[in-house]
Amino acid sequence: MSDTATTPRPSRRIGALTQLWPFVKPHRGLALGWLVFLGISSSATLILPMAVRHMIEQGFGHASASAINTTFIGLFGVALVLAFATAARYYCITLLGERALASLRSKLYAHVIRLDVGFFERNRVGELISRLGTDTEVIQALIGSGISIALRSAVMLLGATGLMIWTSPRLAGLTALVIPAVMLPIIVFGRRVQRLSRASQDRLADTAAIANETLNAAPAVKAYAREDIESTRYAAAITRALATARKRIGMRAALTATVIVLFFGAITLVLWAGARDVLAGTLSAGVLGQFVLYAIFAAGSLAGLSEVWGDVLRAAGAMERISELFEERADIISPATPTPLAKPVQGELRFENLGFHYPTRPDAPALYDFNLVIRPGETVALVGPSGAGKSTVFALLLRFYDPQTGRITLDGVDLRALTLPELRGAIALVPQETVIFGGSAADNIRFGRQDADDDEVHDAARAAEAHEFISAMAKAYDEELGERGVRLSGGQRQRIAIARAILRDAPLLLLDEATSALDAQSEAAIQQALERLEKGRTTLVIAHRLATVQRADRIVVMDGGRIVAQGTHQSLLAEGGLYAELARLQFTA
Ligand SMILES: Nc1ncnc2c1ncn2[C@@H]1O[C@H](COP(=O)(O)OP(=O)(O)OP(=O)(O)O)[C@@H](O)[C@H]1O
Repeated sequence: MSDTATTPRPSRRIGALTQLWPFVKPHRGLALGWLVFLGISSSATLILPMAVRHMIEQGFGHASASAINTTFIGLFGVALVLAFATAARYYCITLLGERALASLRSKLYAHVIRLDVGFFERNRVGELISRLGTDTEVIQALIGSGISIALRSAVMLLGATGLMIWTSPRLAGLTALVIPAVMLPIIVFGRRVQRLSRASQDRLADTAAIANETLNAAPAVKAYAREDIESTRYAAAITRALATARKRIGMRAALTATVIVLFFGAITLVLWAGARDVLAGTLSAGVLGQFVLYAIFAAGSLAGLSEVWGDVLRAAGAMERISELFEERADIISPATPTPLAKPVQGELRFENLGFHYPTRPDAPALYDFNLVIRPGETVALVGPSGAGKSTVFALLLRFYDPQTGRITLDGVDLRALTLPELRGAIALVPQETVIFGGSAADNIRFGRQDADDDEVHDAARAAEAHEFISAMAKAYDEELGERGVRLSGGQRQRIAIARAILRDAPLLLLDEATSALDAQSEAAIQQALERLEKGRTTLVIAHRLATVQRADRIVVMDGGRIVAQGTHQSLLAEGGLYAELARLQFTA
């Protein structure tokens, strides 16, 4: 895994951020509230130095007690307004960020999960998860605080600069002369720190990738006794990350010292010039105090702006990657004007002159010249050596891919003329690898048909020989099976898959090595269940074990993407071709 999977790159194209607008737009009210409270809190902050000037002037002068009271009550009033407006501003913008991101994440997920199977083969899942997580977090940070800091700093910078000029044009002029001398080194230094912190994030991402890879494969690491080697590899990556971090920390410390020296140097210079004016009687102490406070505000805002600039660039990079995902289009979609299937579905399948290669392997045809007619209710077994194209037939039936030539029809309708939910709703699949989702045993069986009630779930489990082991678990059907179902044996997972298919009760049944993980005894029991299930449905069975295909009405022998023979077990044996060879190897093995 490369670091691009975890670290959003900064982008030069700030324009990418405009694509956030559709997600922010529904929450215009919050944005407006934020702007109003930003205006109020900035004004209240900018009034404070004036209050300080009053205090200095009246405190040092001969003001009456009541005037002092009014000033302090006023000051506290301003503080109250500032407190309320700041809290309200924070509330509006943070909530806006959360809401916008919640809809961005949901929309992105809904978009990605609808993309073709081919898309998931081209893209690493780790990277997709990162886009859903890290990239959206970066954008959330920008909306929830970055934009807020940037705009607040910009408003404060403008306000403080204007008020500095208004307070004392002479000192403002002097400050303008000093600013470049202060800012230039800070910007140059800052850039270096930023580069180093990016490098250090990348190194950290490397360590995360190593940990992810090896912890996910913990049993393999143990089986090959590679704990020490893997620990060393991880420690080496950590050391590299640490070295980069040390450089960054050193640079950052130096930057801090530089900022303080330059900043206080500049303030001292301006104060010194101001103090001379106070001595000369051309400036009052109060005005000087007011001016210095504005100068501090202005400097703070400038620092704030430069700090969030990096965040803005990073968020633009993240948004660019997210937009790329949104631009991905699924090629396999329901047609605009679909043809409905006549009900009830008969289940007649026709493969006509089918030619297909996987998009990633254009020169290697996975199926060619493939012609097959399957009658309604017929059970057909596909056999052949590994790589013959058996699973590919299933993938095309499920429309994970479309063939480049020829067509497949169900009850006379081209699969491409059906809506995807109608086509896939007519199919129950028991795949080679059963996926168990986080959820209870009942939820996992209900994956076959969402609206099934408890009795139907239990019946399906009984028919799939899964009831016994589920009942033996502490919470039976409510037992959490956990991610990837690591607590279930291969055979148990397969029985859950069969229960799903039973529950689905679809007219087409696709069994891909459905009983490969079962022991002989369970297999015998499940074969009966499957036989019952196959009655009245068109069934395609992929099986390597010839014992499981003997009950098929017809056996289709495939090799190198083509059909090389078909018939019954007996007739194929008599022919003496590939099937007879496969049978000989199996029965003597
Ligand atoms: N997703 C894919 N992308 C590219 N090529 C693929 C893909 N899936 C399968 N293939 C290739 O297509 C050919 C047919 O594979 P398929 O999985 O259909 O064979 P199979 O007969 O089901 O084999 P097995 O019995 O081992 O499952 C093989 O050469 C395989 O390498």
